[in-house]
Amino acid sequence: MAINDMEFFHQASKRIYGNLDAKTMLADIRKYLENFMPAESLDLNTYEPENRILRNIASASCYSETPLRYPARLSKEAARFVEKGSYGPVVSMINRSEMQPVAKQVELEAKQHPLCFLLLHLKIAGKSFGELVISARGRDLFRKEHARLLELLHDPFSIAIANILKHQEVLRLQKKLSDDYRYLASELRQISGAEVIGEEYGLKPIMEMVRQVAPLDSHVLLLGETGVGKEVIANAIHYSSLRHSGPLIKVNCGALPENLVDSELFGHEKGAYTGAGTTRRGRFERAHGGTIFLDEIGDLPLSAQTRLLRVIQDKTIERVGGGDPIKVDIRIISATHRNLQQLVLEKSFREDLWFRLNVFPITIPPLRHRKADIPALVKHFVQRKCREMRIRTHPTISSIQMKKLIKHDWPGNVRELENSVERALIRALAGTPNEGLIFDHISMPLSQSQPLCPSLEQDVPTLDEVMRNHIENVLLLCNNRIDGPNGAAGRLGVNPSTLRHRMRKLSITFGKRRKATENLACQST
Ligand SMILES: Nc1ncnc2c1ncn2[C@@H]1O[C@H](COP(=O)(O)OP(=O)(O)OP(=O)(O)O)[C@@H](O)[C@H]1O
Repeated sequence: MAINDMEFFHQASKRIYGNLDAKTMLADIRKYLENFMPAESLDLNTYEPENRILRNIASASCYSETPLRYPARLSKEAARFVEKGSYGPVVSMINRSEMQPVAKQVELEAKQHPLCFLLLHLKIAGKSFGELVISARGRDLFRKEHARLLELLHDPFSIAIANILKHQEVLRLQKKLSDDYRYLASELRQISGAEVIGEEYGLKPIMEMVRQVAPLDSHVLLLGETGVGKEVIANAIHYSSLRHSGPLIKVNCGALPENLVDSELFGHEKGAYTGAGTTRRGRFERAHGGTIFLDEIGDLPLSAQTRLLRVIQDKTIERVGGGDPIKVDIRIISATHRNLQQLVLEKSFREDLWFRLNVFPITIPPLRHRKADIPALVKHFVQRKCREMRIRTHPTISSIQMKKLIKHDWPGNVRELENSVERALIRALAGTPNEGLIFDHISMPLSQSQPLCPSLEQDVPTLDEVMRNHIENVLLLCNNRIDGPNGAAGRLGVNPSTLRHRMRKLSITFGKRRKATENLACQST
């Protein structure tokens, strides 16, 4: 075909740049090149010098498949040839494969005799990264004119193929990331407790509501005392909803420092404030396509409540320091152990936000009202803790011990039960083998922990002893938390620093030291 160089370059470039998929691009350009040279097959290869591997990235052929078979590894002689750059500067013509060690090895592997090759060495900024191989069956098929035409296409081929390789790498990383995401999400699901114990008994009506609301996009408000399992129910709603393969982002509104609430929830742009060195997505943006679980919603500051209301109304967020609204598709599940209506009356919670969140309220009953669940929960926690603590033989629980658990009032609900099982297991580890779990240490309900009117015959505890005991019981109830809305200081109606000061005076340990002392105490009793 007679054609001028300009037209040839233009038509070929259109085909080379026209596709991000290497195979389709090679097929397209091969058909065009066939008009000018014997381009029976096109192969795109990269070379890895560290292990002498010539790797085929894509091929296109006029036969059902390319006749070339690439060696897993180049022979030392062939590798030396490639590394020394003996292929020539831009295009190499090999009409007699026996003259060139790489071609000889490829031809041998292909079991095709004879073959001719035209090689285009791909380079960007002087750095070579691979080659395009045009091959045909026969001898002495390629001429100088073919090499000249192919040389014209060096830059389009190098640029397009470098982009294709980068694109393939991005796709590979994307696949790996979504693979990792799926794996981590399922791990997280197991850790955060996908299993809801009590579905058949105490939580039956709750699970019925979960089944009703899960497939819809309605916002859900979970109510109930601390430790009843609000997060477990939030998990159940998300994982049985249509959004189950999307993210489930959890936020403890009570634990967010007030000056960072907006940035944590809505993200920030680079330079939005001192210390905002990079752009960061907030939790709402991360929850796009999934669910956001706003725990302790009653503790959200009023300014953040206003922004949250806007997210619900407009379904968009604005990063701190950024002007453009970003669309988000999220379902909100919020939870609180506090009386939100009371907070509305006290003006510390926005009434309009309460209406928005309270679309489908679910109140989870405390454990003392669903004692039938206790045996199954205990069994579940024994299995979970044994797995975590790598205890092979699961200890037994006598019916006396189980009755004791059922009789207990469980002010700290399921979390308190879980902690009691853990303590009993730690004690069992230190005790006589096969003794079974003993629950002597479950905290008494606060009302029973100290007799209010001691009789004359009784030893009267000192004021310090009563105080010490009371503080310890409240700490137990609050999971050793001092600060915050669920903390012991709040429950006792004192300032956290006052409580710490008092604890120091009464020699009550706190923080990590307290946990360690408790474990030791459990083991030695
Ligand atoms: N029905 C249940 N089945 C299995 N585990 C449960 C159940 N309910 C609660 N738990 C476990 O008890 C612990 C406390 O539950 P969770 O954190 O869901 O309570 P919560 O009501 O969200 O507490 P808080 O009010 O402090 O946020 C968790 O370890 C959870 O896995």
